[in-house]
Amino acid sequence: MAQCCINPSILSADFVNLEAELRRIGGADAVHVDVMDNHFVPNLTIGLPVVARIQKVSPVPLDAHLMIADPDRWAPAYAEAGVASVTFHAEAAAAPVRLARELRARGAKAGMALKPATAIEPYLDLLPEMDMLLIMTVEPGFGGQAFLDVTLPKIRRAADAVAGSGLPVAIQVDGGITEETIGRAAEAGATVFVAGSAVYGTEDPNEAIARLRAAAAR
Ligand SMILES: O=C(CO)[C@@H](O)[C@H](O)COP(=O)(O)O
Ligand SMILES: [Fe+2]
Repeated sequence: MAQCCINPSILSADFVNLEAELRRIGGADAVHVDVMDNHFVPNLTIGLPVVARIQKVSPVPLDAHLMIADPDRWAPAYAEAGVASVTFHAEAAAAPVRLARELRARGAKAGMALKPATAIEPYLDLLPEMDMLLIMTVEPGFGGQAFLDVTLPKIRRAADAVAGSGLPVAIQVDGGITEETIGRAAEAGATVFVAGSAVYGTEDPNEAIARLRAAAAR
């Protein structure tokens, strides 16, 4: 399987020292930034002004995961701020194709996320419009939850559809990714792995990234 990316989530980092926390993950492919609005999910994190500042100081590209209502209105501004990859939720978007096109037109990669109970099939025709599918492997809203094995068949179906299409669409998984679970997600076809507590919950985040990379390749 093609190996790609380990994207640590700063949801598990020290929010008072974000710049220093970013320097601790130089071995990452991108930094995953969880934006929560307390409407789409029952939690509140950071919004555009903070993400735009992180974008200016981060040594690695930003991978924004927008767990927000009305992404059609808010997501394009993240692309304008220079975020490399902007992911909105299919459940929240009124016009996912138009939104993906707006993100791409602003120079960002367009990602679409699905909660665990959202089927992939209604969205497969949209693959040419997307750069990434994010299959949530926990219910969105909080870090530190256990990986849901019931999402594995959906990862597999998404990966099969991408392979069949011949399109360069990444399959990201997010939630409960650890050294123990990452192999199952990789085997199912995931190519981009978000890990919050498994990276920032350790003494040496760069070493944790290297261990996750090795476990995904096993
Ligand atoms: O989007 C989310 C949670 O909604 C994630 O990005 C979490 O931040 C991942 O944290 P861990 O499950 O890896 O601790
Ligand atoms: Fe996330």
